[in-house]
Amino acid sequence: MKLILKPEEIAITIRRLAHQIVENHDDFSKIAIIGLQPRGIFLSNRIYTEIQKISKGQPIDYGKLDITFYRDDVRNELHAANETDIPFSIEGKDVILIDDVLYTGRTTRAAFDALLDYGRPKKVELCVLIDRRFTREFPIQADYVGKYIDSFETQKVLVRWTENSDKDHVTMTEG
Ligand SMILES: O=P(O)(O)OC[C@H]1O[C@H](OP(=O)(O)OP(=O)(O)O)[C@H](O)[C@@H]1O
Ligand SMILES: O=c1cc[nH]c(=O)[nH]1
Repeated sequence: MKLILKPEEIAITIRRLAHQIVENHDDFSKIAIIGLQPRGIFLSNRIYTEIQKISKGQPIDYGKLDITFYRDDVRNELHAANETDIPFSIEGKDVILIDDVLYTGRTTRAAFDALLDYGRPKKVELCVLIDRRFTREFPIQADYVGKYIDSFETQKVLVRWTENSDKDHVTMTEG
């Protein structure tokens, strides 16, 4: 098992991602942060908290999106659904989707479908902690990336958080 990011690095990376998002979006009333269920939520909670610190109390729309029924393999496999919680309009907003890992791009593709049920955003961006390069199966790229990783298909990136593990860390395993 190889350590990719340790707790201090994850904390610094999350602060950087939050600042990069704010750099591109200075009007907080026009953005919506949306974490992808289930694993993107740990990251989106933290990025949202960091952006709140920068916005100094200005309200920012923050929601959670479940893509289960929009997956392209939903008919072939059983999947447990999670909650979608978007208690605001995304119409005309700049939506920033947040997930922990970008691999084939299929989850992000499903997220576009799921999101559009809630309205027509002005723009959709993607923020991920880990971008596994050269593994894409759809033409999808992230706008904000914590760390790029070159990997083989046989390897797996594991992102763990204090909420579901003993500490925040990212590792890569063989097979
Ligand atoms: O770009 P993709 O290939 O869609 O992979 C990225 C997704 O994989 C992980 O979820 P999960 O382990 O639930 O994904 P999977 O069951 O779709 O492999 C991760 O939390 C991302 O949401
Ligand atoms: O390596 C991977 C690929 C997809 N999703 C993950 O969480 N890790």
